Amino acid sequence: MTGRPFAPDLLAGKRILITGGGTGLGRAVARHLVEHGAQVHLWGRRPAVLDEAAASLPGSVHTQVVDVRDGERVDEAMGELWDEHGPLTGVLNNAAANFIAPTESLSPRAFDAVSGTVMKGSFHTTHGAGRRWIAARLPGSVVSTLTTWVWTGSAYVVPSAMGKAAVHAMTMSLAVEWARHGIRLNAVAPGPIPTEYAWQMLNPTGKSGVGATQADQIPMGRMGTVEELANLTMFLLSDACPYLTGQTIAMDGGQMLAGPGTFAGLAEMTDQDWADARAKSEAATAASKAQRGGLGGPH
Ligand SMILES: CCC/C=C/C(=O)SCCNC(=O)CCNC(=O)[C@H](O)C(C)(C)COP(=O)([O-])OP(=O)([O-])OC[C@H]1O[C@@H](n2cnc3c(N)ncnc32)[C@H](O)[C@@H]1OP(=O)([O-])[O-]
Ligand SMILES: NC(=O)C1=CN([C@@H]2O[C@H](COP(=O)(O)OP(=O)(O)OC[C@H]3O[C@@H](n4cnc5c(N)ncnc54)[C@H](OP(=O)(O)O)[C@@H]3O)[C@@H](O)[C@H]2O)C=CC1
Repeated sequence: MTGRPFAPDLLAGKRILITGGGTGLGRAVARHLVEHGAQVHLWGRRPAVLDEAAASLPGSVHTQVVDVRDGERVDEAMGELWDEHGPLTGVLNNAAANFIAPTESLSPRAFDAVSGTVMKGSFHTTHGAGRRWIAARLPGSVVSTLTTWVWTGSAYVVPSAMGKAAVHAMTMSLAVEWARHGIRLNAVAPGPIPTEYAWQMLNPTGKSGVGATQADQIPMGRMGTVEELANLTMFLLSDACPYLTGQTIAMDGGQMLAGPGTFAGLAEMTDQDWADARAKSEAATAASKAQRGGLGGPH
């Protein structure tokens, strides 16, 4: 459906780090980056998962075991990467933790596990690459994978919504601060794209299937696809539009805008339902006109 809109050399010469690149969306996007000419580096906490992901990808893919919450380890790993392979051209802040829970049940460690991975992890990684780009007078591009909760918030995933909102703020702030260094920051906010771990965390039981992980309330009537996310991410990491910075782009089939406070649910109405509705409202208008004594109507 989406096809392959970009030339196979779109990302030739690019060296891109994907945090959390061993599974799910990160791993799937990594394949597209490699297939479009990029050198890809994957970070995550599980060596076997990273090795398996790297082996499954075409081309040479480098992996490092890094907990992105650990700022010192992030900087050390970034230094190793640059010394052994050369400067990055882009970073994809994709690593995240999340689970559904009543907020009052969360311990301090539970809050840190989720918000720290998203907020601190994205900061440490962006900072590690950014300060090296500035020192070397090199341009760079940072893309963070967020959620539409940065605009709406979300019940039952509060540490995630808070962490993602912080990275949204980082994206806008550093886009301005680092523009003079040729460093761009953008973000994507996908709607649901089912992945194994995320669905275990966010839709683990028969009773947990609500809006955020369902297609039925999405105006386009379906989940997103990895190809769509990869195409948007590649566009942002490429040189296609260097003037674009500081933006978080929702890619959700209209899900966020079809909230229960809107008339989005009227998509269910049939032609007959619409005819009935029109007849009712026209009758109400006719009654109103009869009381106006000739006033009103178009001028
Ligand atoms: C629409 C889709 C949008 C998708 C968005 C996404 O981001 S999807 C991305 C989805 N991908 C991922 O999430 C991938 C990464 N996820 C992970 O690594 C784990 O799932 C993690 C998030 C639990 C962190 O693991 P870790 O090894 O770093 O830490 P740990 O095991 O030591 O736990 C820390 C604390 O959390 C507590 N706690 C745990 N579970 C629950 C719960 N259900 N309820 C309440 N609390 C819970 C646990 O008890 C402990 O607190 P305590 O008792 O010590 O005070
Ligand atoms: N799937 C979806 O529908 C949506 C996903 N997103 C976002 O997309 C991104 C990918 O999600 P998805 O692929 O579904 O989920 P996954 O759970 O598959 O991916 C999360 C990745 O992050 C890694 N990770 C977690 N904690 C750390 C850490 N402390 N340090 C380094 N790596 C870490 C995990 O590997 P390991 O545990 O080995 O470290 C894993 O590879 C996330 O940012 C998520 O919020 C946004 C909207 C919708």
